[in-house]
Amino acid sequence: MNIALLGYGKMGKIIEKIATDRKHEIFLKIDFYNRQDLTIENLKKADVVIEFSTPGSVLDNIQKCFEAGVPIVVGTTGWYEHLPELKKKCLDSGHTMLYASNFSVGVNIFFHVNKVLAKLMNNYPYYDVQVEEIHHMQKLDSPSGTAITIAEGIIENTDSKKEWVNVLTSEGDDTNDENIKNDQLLIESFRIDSVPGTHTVIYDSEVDSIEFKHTAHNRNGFALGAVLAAEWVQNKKGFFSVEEMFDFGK
Ligand SMILES: NC(=O)c1ccc[n+]([C@@H]2O[C@H](COP(=O)([O-])OP(=O)(O)OC[C@H]3O[C@@H](n4cnc5c(N)ncnc54)[C@H](O)[C@@H]3O)[C@@H](O)[C@H]2O)c1
Ligand SMILES: O=C(O)C1=N[C@H](C(=O)O)CCC1
Repeated sequence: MNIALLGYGKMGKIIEKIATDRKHEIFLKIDFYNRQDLTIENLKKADVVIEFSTPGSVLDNIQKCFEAGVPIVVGTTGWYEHLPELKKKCLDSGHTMLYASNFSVGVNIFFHVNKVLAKLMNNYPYYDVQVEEIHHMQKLDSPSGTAITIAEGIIENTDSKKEWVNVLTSEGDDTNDENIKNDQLLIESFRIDSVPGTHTVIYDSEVDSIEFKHTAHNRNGFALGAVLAAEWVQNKKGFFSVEEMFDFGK
């Protein structure tokens, strides 16, 4: 496939290596400094676009891909409040988009088991639940997209939690969770040097705690998943989440 990469930072560079190893060609690499090269004419040469840029640029980039009529795989996080309008635009005008807060196989297994666990724990209301996420210091958004997906999976399957709230805690701070209401699910975010991504769901009662944790050792799993998604979506029409690609429900 001819792939255009929008965003050529930590993720873009690993995606380039994995896509090239899988015999794809990266013919266009866009970052902040050459963003004027992101033209409709250039985009039309792509079989598929892979987008890992920034929360501030992702919406414009998606719009350009729609205008060029090229399928797009979106890994960028921090824009999900626009999901409903984007989905409508994509479906109404016959475009193709697949997005994921996290493309790694391990995290997608985690997402699935998280929902099953939440359903089970709903029978034991004396456990309170919270989500913790740790990422590197350069991360622009909080909470992580992955933590939002985890929280939504819990809220969908639990009677006691109605919405999530985020607290970003710096090293050494005590979390001030006094203002969190019982029906709110706390997502606590930590930023620590070089951490690629760690997510923990904690069920806590007076007598014990249950912790369910995913630790990424590096970014290779995210990048491979994004390339697999590009291969999967390139000849499809519609608006997809990565869940449809993995389909653990089958
Ligand atoms: N879905 C997943 O599996 C997954 C995994 C890792 C990271 N991410 C997300 O991917 C995004 C990128 O992560 P990263 O670690 O590579 O960040 P990064 O900061 O290393 O790279 C961001 C890149 O975007 C470029 N950029 C800035 N403005 C741009 C524009 N207008 N058009 C195109 N590129 C532009 C920057 O120059 C830089 O090269 C983040 O939102 C992150 O949360 C998602
Ligand atoms: O490094 C990042 O930034 C990551 N972003 C995604 C998120 O917000 O969940 C996936 C994990 C790494």
